[in-house]
Amino acid sequence: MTAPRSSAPQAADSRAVAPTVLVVMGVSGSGKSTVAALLAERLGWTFADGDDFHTQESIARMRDGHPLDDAARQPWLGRIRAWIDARLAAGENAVVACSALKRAYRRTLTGDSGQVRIVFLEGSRAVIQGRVQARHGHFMPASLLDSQFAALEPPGPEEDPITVGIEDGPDAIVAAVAARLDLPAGDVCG
Ligand SMILES: Nc1ncnc2c1ncn2[C@@H]1O[C@H](COP(=O)(O)OP(=O)(O)OP(=O)(O)O)[C@@H](O)[C@H]1O
Ligand SMILES: O=C(O)[C@H](O)[C@@H](O)[C@H](O)[C@H](O)CO
Repeated sequence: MTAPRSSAPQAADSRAVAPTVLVVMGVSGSGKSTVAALLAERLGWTFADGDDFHTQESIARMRDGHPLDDAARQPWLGRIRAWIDARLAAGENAVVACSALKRAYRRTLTGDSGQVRIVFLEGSRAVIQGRVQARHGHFMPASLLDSQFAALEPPGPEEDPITVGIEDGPDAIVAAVAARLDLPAGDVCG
């Protein structure tokens, strides 16, 4: 398990508003790491990739074509939740990429805090399969896509998700997400 990637500098914020953490969720290959990193950069918010919180054992298990189960994911989700809590305690806005496939997983990450919001990258099996197959050097095989879609419980309205399609490029997706955030004018750069 590697240390989460370094945090982006937080823009000095004279407005004393409660911090927000965005969880960018979706199946493997939906674009979580790409979109979350770009979104954090555009917003000047701290970023972490959920993949960096996996143990080497879990990564090896997925690399070998075996999906994780609830038991294997729980400690991983706990480490991401601890990271989220640390950001909120520090008053930092942040973005974290995490598949968060099931409602129960998202409850672990969001807790009772209204300060954690879900961003759902929604795409077809065909589009995502094409992206995973075109990707090189990543531990997650395309053979696990069936298990990802089988485990996926799309967020319901009660989770107040920001749901965006993935057919457009990363810049357009990031702009669509940013437009749904109630940000003060001028808080999105690039
Ligand atoms: N909007 C997009 N348009 C085209 N290609 C994209 C888009 N978003 C991501 N990609 C590409 O699709 C592949 C998967 O993206 P990415 O690794 O960010 O997905 P992910 O959901 O984080 O996957 P995993 O959960 O397996 O880490 C990458 O090769 C990435 O460059
Ligand atoms: O919930 C899961 O099954 C895992 O988190 C996977 O989604 C991987 O983390 C990711 O998709 C590959 O990088």
